[in-house]
Amino acid sequence: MLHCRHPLADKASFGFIRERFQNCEYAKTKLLQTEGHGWGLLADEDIKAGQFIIEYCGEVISLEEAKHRSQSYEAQGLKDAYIISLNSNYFIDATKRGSLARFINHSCLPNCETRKWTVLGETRVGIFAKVDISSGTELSYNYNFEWYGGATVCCLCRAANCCLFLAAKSQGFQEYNRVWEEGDDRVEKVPLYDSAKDEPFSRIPETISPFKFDSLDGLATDYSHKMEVGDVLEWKLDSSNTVMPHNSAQVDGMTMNTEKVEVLESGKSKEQDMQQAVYQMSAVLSGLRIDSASRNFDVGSGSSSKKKSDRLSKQKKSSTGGKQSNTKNIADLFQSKEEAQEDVGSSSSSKKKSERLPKQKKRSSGGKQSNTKNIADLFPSKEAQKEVHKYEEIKNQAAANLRSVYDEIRPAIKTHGRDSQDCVPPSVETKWVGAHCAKYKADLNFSVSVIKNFLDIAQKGGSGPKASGSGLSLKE
Ligand SMILES: C[S@@+](CC[C@H](N)C(=O)[O-])C[C@H]1O[C@@H](n2cnc3c(N)ncnc32)[C@H](O)[C@@H]1O
Repeated sequence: MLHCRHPLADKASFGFIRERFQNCEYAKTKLLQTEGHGWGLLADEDIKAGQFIIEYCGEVISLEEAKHRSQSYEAQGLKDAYIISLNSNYFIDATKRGSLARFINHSCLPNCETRKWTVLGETRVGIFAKVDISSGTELSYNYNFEWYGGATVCCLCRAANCCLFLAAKSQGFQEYNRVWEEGDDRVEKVPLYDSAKDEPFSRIPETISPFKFDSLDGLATDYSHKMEVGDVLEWKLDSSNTVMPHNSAQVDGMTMNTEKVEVLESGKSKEQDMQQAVYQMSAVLSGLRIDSASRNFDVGSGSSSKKKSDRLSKQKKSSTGGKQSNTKNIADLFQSKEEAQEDVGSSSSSKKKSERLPKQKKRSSGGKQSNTKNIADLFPSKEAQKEVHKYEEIKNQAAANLRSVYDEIRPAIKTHGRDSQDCVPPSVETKWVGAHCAKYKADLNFSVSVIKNFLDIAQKGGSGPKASGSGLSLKE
């Protein structure tokens, strides 16, 4: 197996990173208001793979306190979870106070990762770039931690390998969760992280934009602090460079400076949208990591533990509202200039906003988003379009079906814990496994269809998607 030496394993960089932790020297980032999952954090400069971006700051609390707080936050109706593990005994709670890292959203195909560092005897959590990240790209990491608090949330990351729900603890966490120390000899002994294994297309620039999920509206978390895109948000910065969210309690006696941060539109330039499309397409072509989804949703993976049951029984049910899921529609990524102009014309909002938010306006003004454009439209031939479209529909339907089966077993999960097999009637379990298989099959068929049609184009050397330096690019 190919093992890539992780950039952080280079001892020479230890001192440098330690200093950055100590001096709060972070990469330039900006807040953005996503559609569907609250705030997110964008790179505001180009960031190199392996670069330390920002520390995950917050209150360090014990395991017991973490449990207590998460229950209390949930009782208060806080849907977003900000508690991450520092080690098995301690946690960082960034709910009320924390650095901007608290706004980094989860992705199943992340461009960042968390790494633990021991800086002057203290364990600290840093967010590091996994790949080169261009300015304007949303930062994300795979949460992968034991989830404390927060409702079960449908994942909106739209990665091809998406696990569909947050709060799914994956094996990866153990691997990422190493403590690094300055000059630490153990570094040499730690098995090196094989990034190629996880991300076969990691060299393709990753741009993850937030998307609107019309069909998932009922599933998404509620955000009490929702603002209009384009609004200006006021953040209070204290002297230690931490932020206080406007919906959190203010700490007494703290000197606050106020800084204005412009809320950005989710999609970037058309070029970046294209880049996103290429990335998504590449992820599709790379093959779906269906094994991870399987791991997270298998009902029969062991007996229920009381601990888990207790925790899970407190999770709030998120309503599906019977809406059809359309989780992987890449249609939004492709929009001609004409359409963009049309959007601006049809928008009732200010011209300035419209210019900045052509896609946004289309969605909000037009109610339900039309589903006429999708990945199929990338193909020049009508036949290919028809075929890919057909498989995408089947795939979406299978995902919707899986969600609705999940709703059926949710009461059992709430009562007995997510890993309990015994409590689910065999008929439901069979249905669950069946829905999984159907989804895998549909995912696979869709990927095969995309690959097949790409290969057709490549063989014919015709118009349509064509190879370029960074992967695939699309013809105007
Ligand atoms: C650490 S916060 C991230 C910042 C958060 N979006 C905010 O507005 O403050 C984690 C919460 O964000 C939401 N979230 C993060 N990533 C998500 C994703 N991929 N899909 C859906 N919700 C997500 C979930 O509600 C989660 O509990």
